[in-house]
Amino acid sequence: MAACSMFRTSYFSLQPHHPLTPHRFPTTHFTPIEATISSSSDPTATAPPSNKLKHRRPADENIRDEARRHSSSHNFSATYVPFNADPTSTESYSLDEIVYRSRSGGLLDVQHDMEALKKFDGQYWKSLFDSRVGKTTWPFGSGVWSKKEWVLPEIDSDDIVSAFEGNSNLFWAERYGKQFLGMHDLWVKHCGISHTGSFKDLGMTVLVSQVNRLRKMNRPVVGVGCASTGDTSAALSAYCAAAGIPSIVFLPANRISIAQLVQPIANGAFVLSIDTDFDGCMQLIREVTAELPIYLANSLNSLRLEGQKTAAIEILQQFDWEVPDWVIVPGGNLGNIYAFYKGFHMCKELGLVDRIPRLVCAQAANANPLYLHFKSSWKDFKPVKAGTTFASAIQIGDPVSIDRAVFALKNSNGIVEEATEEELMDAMAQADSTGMFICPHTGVALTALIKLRNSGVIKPTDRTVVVSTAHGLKFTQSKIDYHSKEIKDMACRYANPPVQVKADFGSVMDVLKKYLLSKDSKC
Ligand SMILES: Cc1ncc(COP(=O)(O)O)c(C=O)c1O
Ligand SMILES: N[C@@H](CCOP(=O)(O)O)C(=O)O
Repeated sequence: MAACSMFRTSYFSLQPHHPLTPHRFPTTHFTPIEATISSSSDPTATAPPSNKLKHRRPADENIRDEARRHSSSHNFSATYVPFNADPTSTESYSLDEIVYRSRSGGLLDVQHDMEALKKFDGQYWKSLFDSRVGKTTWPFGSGVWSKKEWVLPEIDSDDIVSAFEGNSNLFWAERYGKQFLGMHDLWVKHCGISHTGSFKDLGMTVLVSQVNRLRKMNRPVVGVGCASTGDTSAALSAYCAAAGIPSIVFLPANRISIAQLVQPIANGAFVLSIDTDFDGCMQLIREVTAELPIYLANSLNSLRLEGQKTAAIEILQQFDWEVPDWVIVPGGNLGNIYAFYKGFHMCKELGLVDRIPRLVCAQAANANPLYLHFKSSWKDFKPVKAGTTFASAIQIGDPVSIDRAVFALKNSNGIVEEATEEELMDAMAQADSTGMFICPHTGVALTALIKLRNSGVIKPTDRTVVVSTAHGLKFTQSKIDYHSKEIKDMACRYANPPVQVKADFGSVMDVLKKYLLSKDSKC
């Protein structure tokens, strides 16, 4: 019972009419949990503090029922508006409408009622978000839904489809930073250590939750579909399967890893392997979703970015709301770089921090339309035909979010870098040799860091975060090829192939001695 007051914290402390309105919060260390307990009219509030935090819901209740029992109203809301709209524009759509493009055919953005959010000061939001970390409270235990008021404020917690995603590890790359870059404040945000092994879970929980709501409202959504280079499809199929919603995925044949291909198959999606590249699949899914009652799940749909932006908020939170100098994100369809910008920008606008980091978007040289655009000083953008790359999830030549990415980079004093195949594979191998197990896309981001350190743009003392977007286990074939030196025209300088040895003591001793001597000479 006592813990109910803790559970209620997040709701009660958000009520503008509550006696503890944020304007009256002390600016020093406030936590909503403490405030709610001490101000609660709940008689159990007089119990000793140790008991207050103990929580056991009735045996016949699950965490969703419990959330339902504690739900209450608030004044937060959000709508779709044309992306980067003229301030005089009045065009807007309810999030319950099925709309992906503005009237003029441009991108959309989810716009929050910032005035309502601003009624609460930065300290309030920090304390609220901090109070929710690491819990199993539905839905706030999720790193995405712990920021629900800034993500999808109006959705009923009952409609949310979540795998308690987010809250991913921010890894201090101590040895890699020191050994390869002379840096002591280098961090890797492991967004790929996640339910389906990539950052896509962050956006997909939001999109599938909204679809769940639409279907309960009897809106015409028979299934959800996407084009994918392997990670969006994995996330879509998992979240849809969890909610019992049909999913349809368009995959470019022979261009994604086996691990990624098997994910939607296992999750029961309808999988189309199409003889084209990702851009071809994207074109097809756009045409199909315009004709059939299939909801579009790619990041063209701005709902996805609302979830993805929470990774930026989480980084600030993990640094105790101190702002890093640089954040480096690998870019393909280019929704994520904007999502990061949006997360950081919201934190600044709502007073949680006083600046935002400089953003770097990193592309594979074989699929580099944004890099070329940046190098031309943002003159006319030209899509490219994306070539094969080990960073297969960013093999994209005609990114749908190009305008969002340019906006994010211009407004964060950002930079675009590129990585050749050899550079990205060497960077991945070096990072792995220091205890990571990253994907090739993270190799692209690390290459950007290496280049910017070598040119002196990033200083040795700059606090830098590299966003790791997928789990290395999805891309083991690329690592096998590298370590067996089987890649044409690549030296594979950091290959570490296994040693074949006869099954006898003498042979094993011989190779071991040789190995230990080589290590000893390096001491
Ligand atoms: C592993 C991985 N990294 C990076 C990206 C790039 O993200 P975005 O398409 O949002 O630029 C993607 C997907 O495109 C991805 O799957
Ligand atoms: N890498 C992505 C490509 C599609 O990006 P999206 O963010 O627009 O869905 C994938 O894994 O499919």
